Amino acid sequence: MKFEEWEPLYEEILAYFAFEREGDEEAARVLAGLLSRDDLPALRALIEGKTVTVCGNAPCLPDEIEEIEGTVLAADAAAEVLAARGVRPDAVFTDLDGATDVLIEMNRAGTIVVVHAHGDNIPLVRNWTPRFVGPLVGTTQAAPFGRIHNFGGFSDGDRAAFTAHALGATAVRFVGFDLDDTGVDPVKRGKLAWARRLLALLGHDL
Ligand SMILES: Nc1ncnc2c1ncn2[C@@H]1O[C@H](COP(=O)(O)OP(=O)(O)OP(=O)(O)O)[C@@H](O)[C@H]1O
Ligand SMILES: Nc1nc2c(c(=O)[nH]1)N=C(CO)CN2
Ligand SMILES: [Mg+2]
Repeated sequence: MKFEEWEPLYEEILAYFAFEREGDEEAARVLAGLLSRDDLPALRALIEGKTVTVCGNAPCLPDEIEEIEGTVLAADAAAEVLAARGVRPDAVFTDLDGATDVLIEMNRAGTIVVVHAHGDNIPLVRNWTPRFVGPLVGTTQAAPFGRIHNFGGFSDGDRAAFTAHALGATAVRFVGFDLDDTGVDPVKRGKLAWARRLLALLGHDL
């Protein structure tokens, strides 16, 4: 999704969660200052013309691993659930709130880490980004610039799906998504409701 199309949705999301755009913009500048490369071509090569499976971190994920096909995109902590079961994702979309040393090791082994900077994760961006030695891509939910991309989407799972569409996946599948999960806090419920609305715009009825 182009930023012009994303921006009105983004403004609505900011108002819904009472997040501030200035914080997101500052976070994007911090991330830009820490990135010495842009591995978007490698991410595109994994996705363009391929079937892609986006793995969310709902409790059902371990039971759905057999359904994974094609390129594996993990949403944040879903990466660890997969790794514990012998699946190293091709890319992990993360705002780093679920980051552990397992992510550093995956990245060293070749997993592309798509680091998302926003107004509430600046310390995490500062701490973790310099530790990744493997392929990295930087994203923002505000306006893109330089090495900082915005393909649309808000939370880690829906951003992965928007990226898959933007980079030319032929099919996008989902495992580990339960957007009606009642075992989450109210903010997370809001994020899952937004995920449903945003994914519907891509034609996915979750
Ligand atoms: N029931 C669910 N619980 C958690 N995540 C889910 C669920 N269903 C789908 N997902 C997807 O899995 C992704 C990764 O989950 P995780 O709990 O690591 O979330 P997150 O996006 O890092 O959340 P946040 O950063 O808001 O705390 C979510 O972004 C969401 O798109
Ligand atoms: N400002 C802000 N932006 C976000 C946040 C958040 O908590 N704060 N959480 C997200 C979910 O991955 C995505 N974007
Ligand atoms: Mg996260």
